[in-house]
Amino acid sequence: MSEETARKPFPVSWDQFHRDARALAWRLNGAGPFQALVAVTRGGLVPAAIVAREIGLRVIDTLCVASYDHTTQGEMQVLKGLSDAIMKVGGEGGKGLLIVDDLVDTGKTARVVRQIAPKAHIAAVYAKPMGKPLVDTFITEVSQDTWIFFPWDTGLSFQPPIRDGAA
Ligand SMILES: O=P(O)(O)OC[C@H]1O[C@H](OP(=O)(O)OP(=O)(O)O)[C@H](O)[C@@H]1O
Ligand code: HPA
Ligand SMILES: [Mg+2]
Repeated sequence: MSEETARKPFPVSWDQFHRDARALAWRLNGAGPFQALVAVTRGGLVPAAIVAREIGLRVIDTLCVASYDHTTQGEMQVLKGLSDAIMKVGGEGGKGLLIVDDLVDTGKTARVVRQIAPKAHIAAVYAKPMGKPLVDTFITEVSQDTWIFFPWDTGLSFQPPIRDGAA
């Protein structure tokens, strides 16, 4: 589902995102032990910082993948895998690694992450039904035809009054 075809826009403010990422951290606090955290770039960088702060992780790596060109899903590319150092900190298959993303949608990204680190714990703040089974922990589920607008992708703008035809 792309932004153009998604029927339900779901804008998330910084404040809301912080609260949801903190709720994720609460849930993950009892799910470890974790030796290191991995952020799935780029969307996972923001929740990763919040979760790392809350659960006291200081060893942090990135897994750099790209699939969406703005809103259209294309070929999945792994631009940077996990470093040797982080694989040594975690156990075999990424055991002990906590991998964080902002959301799981079709599950394509999480599937690639799972191939790279099959024993890692994968967490996302938001989940859509197709991707939900591919993550170990998430906080808020939204329908598949929802498009989540993250605060780093949006800004304040004028809204026409309802009377003048606002949606
Ligand atoms: O479950 P999926 O259908 O794979 O979609 C979820 C992924 O899509 C977005 O990343 P994107 O590839 O757009 O890159 P970005 O994080 O750099 O924005 C989002 O941050 C997830 O990583
Ligand atoms: O709902 C979404 N919002 C933002 N980025 C995304 N990438 C996949 N799905 C989404
Ligand atoms: Mg992403």
